Amino acid sequence: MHYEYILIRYGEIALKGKNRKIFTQKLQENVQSKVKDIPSIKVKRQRDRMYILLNGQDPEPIIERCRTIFGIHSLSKAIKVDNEEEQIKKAALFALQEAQGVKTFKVTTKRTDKEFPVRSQQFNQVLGGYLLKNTEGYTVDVHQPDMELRVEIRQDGTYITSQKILAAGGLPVGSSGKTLLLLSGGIDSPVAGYLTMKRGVQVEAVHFHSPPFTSERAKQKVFDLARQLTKYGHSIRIHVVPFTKLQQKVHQVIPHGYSMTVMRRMMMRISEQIASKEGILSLTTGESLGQVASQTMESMHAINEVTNYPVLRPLITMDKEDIIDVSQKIDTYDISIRPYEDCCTVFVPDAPKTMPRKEKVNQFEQAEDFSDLLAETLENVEIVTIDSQAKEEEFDALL
Ligand SMILES: Nc1ncnc2c1ncn2[C@@H]1O[C@H](COP(=O)(O)OP(=O)(O)OP(=O)(O)O)[C@@H](O)[C@H]1O
Repeated sequence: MHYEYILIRYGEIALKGKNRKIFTQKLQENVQSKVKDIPSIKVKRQRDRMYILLNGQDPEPIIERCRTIFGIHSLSKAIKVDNEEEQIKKAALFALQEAQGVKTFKVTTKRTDKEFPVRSQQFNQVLGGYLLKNTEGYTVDVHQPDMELRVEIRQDGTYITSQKILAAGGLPVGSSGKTLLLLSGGIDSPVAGYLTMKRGVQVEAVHFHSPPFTSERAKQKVFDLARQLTKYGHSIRIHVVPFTKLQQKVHQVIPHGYSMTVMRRMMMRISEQIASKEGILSLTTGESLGQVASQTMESMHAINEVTNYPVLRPLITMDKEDIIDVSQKIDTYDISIRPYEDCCTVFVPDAPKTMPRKEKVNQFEQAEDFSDLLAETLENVEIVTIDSQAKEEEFDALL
């Protein structure tokens, strides 16, 4: 006997009422794309759950991959048999003995096929008794069992499932539209991307770099961060913006206390243009209140002035330690702390204004003409696609 299915349970999607179909369709696409290199397996969607038909494939590595798909609450290996007592007993015995580290168990039967002659509660006892009689070293624990053996007797057959393996939760990526993530090489913006994806938003990224002040390795770091994020969704397109000329001009003509604010406003203007061209309806940053100079209320007010797009700031109220915890959990932390310079750190003034006045920023900007440089910068944006299936060497080849 062997497991033929992986059962996928929906998380929050189950609550989404009339829109449920949109969410489950998206989830099915995302699961299919995650396993597309294993053509023999099939992904089947039902109203309240999804199955992966294994067709002889080992379930463990597939479960491991699917755990990072948003919209999945939990996964279990499953065996399907006819609604027939002997077959169910044999399958349950296999499931119990196959599970690792299990000493105590509990049987939970759910009978939706009312033609099956034994009631759920009664069947728990029948099956529990059978398992105890045919094994050694196991006991039943109805309160805190090592394993809850679920038996679902449905019209289309009986499913016996192994332990529940918790997955990423959230909503399927792509079910809540798209955002343009301002992705630096720091700790915060990848976490912002991850949290936005968790709410079902598909992410494209924009990265500003300033060669030769920032190196190819700094750019590689951003590609590596994006690749890490693809684990939770689709491939990610990165719009790489050559920012050197604009930054140099800002540095030359804007009083230093204000150059950081103006630089951020330039980033917003460029990001908005890219989003508009790509049909993306929002921007996302890794800002959180009170961390550094550009992240005060006054600063955000001044920076936000140049865009009408919603700017999502998923980290806005988070403490730095909590942000670091998430970045460690999603394996972006070690990449983020690689010591390569970012365009903002290269040109950062000694004492940026923590409370920039909007009127002053406008006055300084209006005294100069940035339009040609902005247009030139936009013309030279390069798009790099970080594919979720790509191998390490393929990334190196991108550089
Ligand atoms: N070079 C860059 N390219 C793209 N976005 C950037 C860049 N630098 C900064 N940003 C965006 O501006 C936000 C604020 O940047 P800042 O350097 O003030 O903060 P941070 O807390 O160090 O953020 P991070 O850790 O994400 O770099 C970043 O989270 C990111 O969204």
